[in-house]
Amino acid sequence: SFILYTSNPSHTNSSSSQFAFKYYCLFQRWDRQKMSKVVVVGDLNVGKTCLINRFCKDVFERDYKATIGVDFEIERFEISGVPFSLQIWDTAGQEKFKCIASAYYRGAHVIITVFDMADIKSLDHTHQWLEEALRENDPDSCFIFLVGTKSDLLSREERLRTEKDAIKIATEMKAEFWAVSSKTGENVQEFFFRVAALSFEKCILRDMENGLPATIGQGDSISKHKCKSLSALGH
Ligand SMILES: Nc1nc2c(ncn2[C@@H]2O[C@H](COP(=O)(O)OP(=O)(O)OP(=O)(O)O)[C@@H](O)[C@H]2O)c(=O)[nH]1
Repeated sequence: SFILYTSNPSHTNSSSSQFAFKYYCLFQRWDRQKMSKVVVVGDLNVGKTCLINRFCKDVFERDYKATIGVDFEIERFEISGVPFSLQIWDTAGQEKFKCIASAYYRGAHVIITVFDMADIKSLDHTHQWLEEALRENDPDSCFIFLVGTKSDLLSREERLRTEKDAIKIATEMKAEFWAVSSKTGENVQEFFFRVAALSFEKCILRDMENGLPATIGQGDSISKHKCKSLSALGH
């Protein structure tokens, strides 16, 4: 953290004060940036890393490489003309890394609970993952998503059956359910745009409650940094 020694740093002259002032400005700018923290949890091998990599880097890795502890990506958006970022935390599903990963749950605005649609046991475990993530957060202030990955591996009948089970669990969790495939890319961008749109809206409301100016540009467009635009904020 950064400590300021003067309430109005622009009124001082020494080099250390100039240094402090520079950081004060940087800190102010950083502080004003709208950003939400997203935590992704779920069993090992369900496809958390692939989901994040498909969205952030548009790649798909066929070989499994376990996440050790945690990893994170920052994805930048422009929503109604306002810069907005998601800080996406990818946590390890392996039991031996759980205590490292859980140290990063705190302060989440969004919890994404992931299961493998081709492995129904991983759906049963989602309640436990969510409970652990919520223990570190205020349940009333988090958006919760249940995401089924690997939809490309299921037949039409299997998919319908699994989606029915997942919707039941999502209702119990007060979560929104999405079925995605990081392999084909199905629903991945749509899902993260939805996460970004809801988080952004919450951010604006938070700013207004704190008396901060909350002007936004015109329209309801949302776009990923250097990406083509998708219309409709709450699609
Ligand atoms: N067919 C298919 N395979 C997938 C998909 N997503 C992930 N996989 C595969 O599933 C395996 C596990 O993916 P990861 O993303 O590494 O899993 P993880 O949940 O991050 O695993 P941990 O880091 O151990 O928690 C890899 O071999 C991926 O290629 C998908 O949408 N379709």
